[in-house]
Amino acid sequence: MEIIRGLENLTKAYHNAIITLGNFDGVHAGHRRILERVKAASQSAGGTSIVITFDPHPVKVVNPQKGLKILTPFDIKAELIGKTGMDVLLCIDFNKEFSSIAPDYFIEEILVKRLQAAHIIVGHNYRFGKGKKGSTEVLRRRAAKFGFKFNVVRNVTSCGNVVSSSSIRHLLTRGDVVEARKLLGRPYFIQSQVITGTGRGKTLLQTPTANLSLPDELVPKAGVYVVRAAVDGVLYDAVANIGNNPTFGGIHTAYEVHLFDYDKYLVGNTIRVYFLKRLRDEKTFPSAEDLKTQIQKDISTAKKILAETPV
Ligand SMILES: Cc1cc2nc3c(=O)[nH]c(=O)nc-3n(C[C@H](O)[C@H](O)[C@H](O)COP(=O)(O)O)c2cc1C
Ligand SMILES: Nc1ncnc2c1ncn2[C@@H]1O[C@H](COP(=O)(O)OP(=O)(O)O)[C@@H](O)[C@H]1O
Repeated sequence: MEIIRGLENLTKAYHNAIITLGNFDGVHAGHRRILERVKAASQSAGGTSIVITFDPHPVKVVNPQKGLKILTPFDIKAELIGKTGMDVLLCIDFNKEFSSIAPDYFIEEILVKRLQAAHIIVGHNYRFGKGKKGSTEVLRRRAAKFGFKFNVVRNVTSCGNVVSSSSIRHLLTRGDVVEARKLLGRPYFIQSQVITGTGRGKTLLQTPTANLSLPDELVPKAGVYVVRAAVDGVLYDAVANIGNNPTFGGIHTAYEVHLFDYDKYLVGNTIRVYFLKRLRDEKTFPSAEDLKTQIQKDISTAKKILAETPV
């Protein structure tokens, strides 16, 4: 997949451009249905499949006080979109100036003139442009005027609810990683660098933990989780704890992972942590010994769950 960052780097039009556009945060099951339609259309028309997305997430620019945490920072979003077989990913730098562009101007200047759109496919209820005035109705009318094909893909639902990035954010905030996995069509993961911790894990608890630096993406609700962790492309069964280690009077949130059957130095490595099931809240134990016993129980519960959980 060719990745173009910034409209100024879009220097050519593509043959028979089949385009979709959106934030695609999480690249969830609903997004993937749209991407599959774009791919199918480009294959049958011998065209180029193009995804247009925005970075940073528009809400962060237009409504920064909301403190939105996203599911997929750009590099991860690009990786997941790439896996769906798209030809081109165009990422538009989203800023105040871009946010004030009227939908009609965007359609005519970018989609029609610069990209020479042959076919545009978006999801149900898609809205874009200044004041979110751009809609599927607007696109349909402009399709007739400018002569491009236009299709709307119906929503993917899960148990009757529309799959959306915000519903997944809600589930993760509640710690419901099992339901989030259904909506995403993949386990939710975070990724960041291993930093040094207090050194207590290995010595006092006999459970070394790789401490992660604060990830850019949304971190599920604090607690103990069954996870898998990828290091250098190898996947390990593991447990994670998100919390401030109250047993030791901690005040800062730590993001820690203990990998099973692993004993190498991890500081400086990038780890990707896939959340599979939440086991419990973090608790204050009367002693380190009590916490150590509980962690051993967590590990044996996790092993049973992992044995039944597909990769
Ligand atoms: C599976 C697991 C469960 C944990 N549960 C708790 C807990 O309930 N309460 C708590 O205070 N700390 C808990 N911890 C965190 C430990 O306090 C922490 O790993 C320890 O302080 C080591 O920190 P370090 O990596 O900075 O050395 C847990 C850690 C793991 C791996
Ligand atoms: N199985 C493992 N899971 C996680 N980290 C491990 C493991 N084996 C070794 N390590 C290493 O041990 C370190 C964790 O030990 P710990 O005493 O908890 O120290 P720290 O507080 O510095 O993270 C990690 O940073 C990592 O480099």
